[in-house]
Amino acid sequence: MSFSSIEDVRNRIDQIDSELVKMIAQCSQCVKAAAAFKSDHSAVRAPDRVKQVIDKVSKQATEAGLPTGIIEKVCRTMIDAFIDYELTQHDQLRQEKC
Ligand SMILES: C=C(O[C@@H]1C=C(C(=O)O)C=C[C@H]1O)C(=O)O
Repeated sequence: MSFSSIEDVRNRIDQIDSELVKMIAQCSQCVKAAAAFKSDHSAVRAPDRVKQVIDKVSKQATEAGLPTGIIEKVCRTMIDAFIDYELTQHDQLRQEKC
């Protein structure tokens, strides 16, 4: 990638951010759907699945030339936020069933 100014760089970052927002919104819809298939909070947290995801994206990051520390931080932050969201969704679904 080559840029001729900081504005150029920031414009590209803004475009990528906006793509990320759309993808994260799609992911949140999947997380919401996942809540319906889980029996309790421990199933929502799914630590084994979290480990699988982190391992997989770390491998992909290495292949893409991205330091694994960066992807691990980003992914863990995103998953933590999704778990909070999924717990809320899960509680809501349980309440609706009562
Ligand atoms: C969406 C799920 O639930 C949670 C969210 C995950 C994610 O954002 O990747 C992974 C595991 C769970 O903590 C799932 O179990 O797949």
